[in-house]
Amino acid sequence: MDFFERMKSSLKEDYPAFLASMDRPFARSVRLNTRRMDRDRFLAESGLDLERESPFTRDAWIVSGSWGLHPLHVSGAMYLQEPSASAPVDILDVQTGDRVLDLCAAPGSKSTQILREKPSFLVCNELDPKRASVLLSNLERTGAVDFALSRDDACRTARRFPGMFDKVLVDAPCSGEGMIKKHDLALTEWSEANIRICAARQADILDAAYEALACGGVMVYSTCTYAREENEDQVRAFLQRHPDMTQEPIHKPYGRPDFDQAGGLRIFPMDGGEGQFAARLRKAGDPEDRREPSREKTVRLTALEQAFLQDMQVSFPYYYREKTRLYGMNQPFLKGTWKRQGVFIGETVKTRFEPAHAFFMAADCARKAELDDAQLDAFLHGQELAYPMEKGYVQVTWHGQPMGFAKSTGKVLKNKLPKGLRLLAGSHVRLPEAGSVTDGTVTERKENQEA
Ligand SMILES: C[S@@+](CC[C@H](N)C(=O)[O-])C[C@H]1O[C@@H](n2cnc3c(N)ncnc32)[C@H](O)[C@@H]1O
Repeated sequence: MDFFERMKSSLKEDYPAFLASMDRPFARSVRLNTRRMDRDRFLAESGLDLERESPFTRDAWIVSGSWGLHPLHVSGAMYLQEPSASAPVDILDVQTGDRVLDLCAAPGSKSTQILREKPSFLVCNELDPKRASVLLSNLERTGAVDFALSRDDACRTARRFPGMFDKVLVDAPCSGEGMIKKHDLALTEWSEANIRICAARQADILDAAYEALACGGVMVYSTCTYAREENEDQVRAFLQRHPDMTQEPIHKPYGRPDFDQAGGLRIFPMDGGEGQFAARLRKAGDPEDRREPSREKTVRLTALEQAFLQDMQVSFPYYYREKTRLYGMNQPFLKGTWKRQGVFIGETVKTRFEPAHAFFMAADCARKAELDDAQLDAFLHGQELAYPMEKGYVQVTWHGQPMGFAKSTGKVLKNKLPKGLRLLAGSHVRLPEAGSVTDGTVTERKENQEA
């Protein structure tokens, strides 16, 4: 059977509506990072044409057009996301203080959504090196502090932490049928053989995720594909392999719960998203039996590091040093090898301490340079700014939102925005009062990828 025949047999009377949805543009939403900005202020100041509230998670709105160069996106106060892609984290229902594992995490739409819910700690993982770098960039942009990022196979990462996580998200690599529009490349690459390959890989990842889940913990398995082999059939086979796991009903004001009486929730394009499947699974046992990972002892700061942090009036309860690089977190650092753990504060180079962009995106520094719209545009293009103020490193802000950092000479701000994050000549941030949406102008920024 081809893709359309399979959809027809699965959707029956809903098939014409599905077919009609394939001619419509992709649905989009913006999700507010409520750790950066509160809802009332966002609604008053964003200047965005928000069509309506998203049904799939709190503090998110359906939008049209591309919003990647809005300053609130650049500052990490909001995140662009396919609307129904926010449902799996909503269903995971992360509570303040939970320890969470996100096993297939790039580019980070769900990791950043998880961090919004104030878990005690997030371990996220991604196999693909380029995608892991995009994920890190998105985490830094949104000011993530208490996280560890591993660039590895999901199975290996999960098996490093047996029985340690309250919540596990497996947003699995899948055949991606939800991304198919009628005439695009994804359709030409579609095959039943690929569905079978994806299903086998997902089963391996699920079995490893099971090991990382604490007793009494909850796992959400999600895909953005329609194939039953990767969704309901996958969950059924998993439950047979793991009799101490039960599937929990999903009661949400969106999607199709208990699709085909199989327990999981489906969201089709006719339901307001591009396509999601999610199943909520709980492990039997007492949460008190959650196991603890091995942690590093905090390191003592050098005089140079201490002087910098005092100057910024920022401190972290825990520090970790890797050669000359200093990191900070609110939690003791996990042992092991990571692509990144905690906030990269900066690096000692000979007799100087050179601070990092990530630090200024995560911390609330004592010395700030607040920019107006024109100054922000110049800053994001890597320009120096005439700006008389006290000498030293400064956090650069716009409407109070962190945008990066600079070094003040007393008269001029020397631009310290990393080159990879600068805008190309000819592209500009879309300031709210400018009216309509951007056209998705090409920039050098690497982290602007939706999921
Ligand atoms: C559906 S995407 C994840 C989207 C992400 N959760 C988000 O919301 O932004 C699946 C991801 O799994 C990654 N992946 C594929 N095989 C993997 C493996 N064996 N281990 C870990 N990640 C893998 C892919 O590179 C891809 O980035």
